[in-house]
Amino acid sequence: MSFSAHAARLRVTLPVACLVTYEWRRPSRCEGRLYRQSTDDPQRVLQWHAAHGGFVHGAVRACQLPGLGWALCAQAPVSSGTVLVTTPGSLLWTAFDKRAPQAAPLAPGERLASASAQLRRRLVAAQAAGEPFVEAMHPPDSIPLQMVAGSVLDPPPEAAVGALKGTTLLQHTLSLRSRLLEAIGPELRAAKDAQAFWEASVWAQAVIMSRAFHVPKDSDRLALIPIVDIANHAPTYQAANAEIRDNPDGSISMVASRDIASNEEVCICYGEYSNEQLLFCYGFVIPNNPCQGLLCPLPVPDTAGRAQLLQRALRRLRATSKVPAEAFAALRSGKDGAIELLSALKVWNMPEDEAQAMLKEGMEITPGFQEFASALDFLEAWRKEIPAGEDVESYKPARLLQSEARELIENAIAEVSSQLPWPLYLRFCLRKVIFW
Ligand SMILES: C[S@@+](CC[C@H](N)C(=O)[O-])C[C@H]1O[C@@H](n2cnc3c(N)ncnc32)[C@H](O)[C@@H]1O
Repeated sequence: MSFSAHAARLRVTLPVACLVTYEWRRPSRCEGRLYRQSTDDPQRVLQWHAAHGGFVHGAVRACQLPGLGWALCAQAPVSSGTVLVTTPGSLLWTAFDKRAPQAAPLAPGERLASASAQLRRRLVAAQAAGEPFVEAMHPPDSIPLQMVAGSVLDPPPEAAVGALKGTTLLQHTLSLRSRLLEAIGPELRAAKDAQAFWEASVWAQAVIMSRAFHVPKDSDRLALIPIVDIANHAPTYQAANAEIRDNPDGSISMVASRDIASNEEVCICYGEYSNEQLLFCYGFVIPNNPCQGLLCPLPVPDTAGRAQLLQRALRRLRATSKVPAEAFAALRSGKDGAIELLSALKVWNMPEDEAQAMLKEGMEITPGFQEFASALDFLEAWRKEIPAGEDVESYKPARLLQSEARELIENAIAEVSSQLPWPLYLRFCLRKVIFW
């Protein structure tokens, strides 16, 4: 298949949805050491890439940046449109979803589940073969799946579970862990060393989440792209200075999307993701991330009509942003930050036949007092789940997410309360005092 022959401007996305955009600034200078002294030095993979027809522009170097791991940096000015890296088709690891054996998604929002399962199997098999590209794939330990992986025989480690408390990642990560266990069940039972196989599978899953690209965006092709995958993430497409293009000959290039100064880091945008999404897939968060928002820990409606109605409502609410509506309801910052939660609660409180009727007649969802009251209860319960900042000792990214959640919840409570008639609000406050 088939990249677009006209080498159109591409956007890459990883298998999660994206949210709103604001202003963002990033330190742009590469101040890190060049080449760290360790076994995963990308020199080997760079040499292997060059020996197999790969191209890296003379101004581009791999360097280590504090807190970012390996990065691509410009050592001299580069003008917009310059091809920075080209990786031949023969060096790409690709899987097409429609051609791979059917597999169920392991995580909410995972769009190319079958392609992902195929790449995972291939990675597990290749791990022992010592291929330079495979050896250079080091997902960070901070990816929540890796934190909760633990022993294949035991429940997830308590410390990891505690660290994620109060964020929706806890629920998603535990579900990802158990779905992965289920998906690899037959191979795991046949393996000589089940723990080693489990660890290899977790590593492979983390590699796919943190390094694989949908190219082109919205296609069914998932790709691991040597050298291009060293580029770090800029939170928005606008903030990035490079982008990925596929070429008619099957190779993939990374091209400067604006002029890049000497010593500037070369960044692409993996997708306009919130911190929750970034942490889940990549193991990092961006302080003051311009793409803000948190998924509400509400289960998806379990009947066809209500699920469809909720998706339609979210699509309408997000019609002005570029955000896909396949995610669950989210809490955002700013006015109307709780509107998706209110709509989701309305759908939740609705009998299936009413949902079906609303779908048929194309009616819009209008949250009422019932939803305002449920939203306050829901937000209160959520806030109580979040440990106070100091309680969480070691896992900084989750702490940042927890404080983001706390702030969004406070704002949402204030927003919802201000719309509730005062007798109802009073009732809510009294109940809170009584049950405290
Ligand atoms: C596709 S890899 C990029 C190369 C990676 N830095 C390395 O050392 O191999 C994605 C990983 O890079 C790191 N990363 C990318 N962008 C980042 C950012 N803006 N802030 C912090 N870490 C980032 C995260 O560990 C992420 O999982």
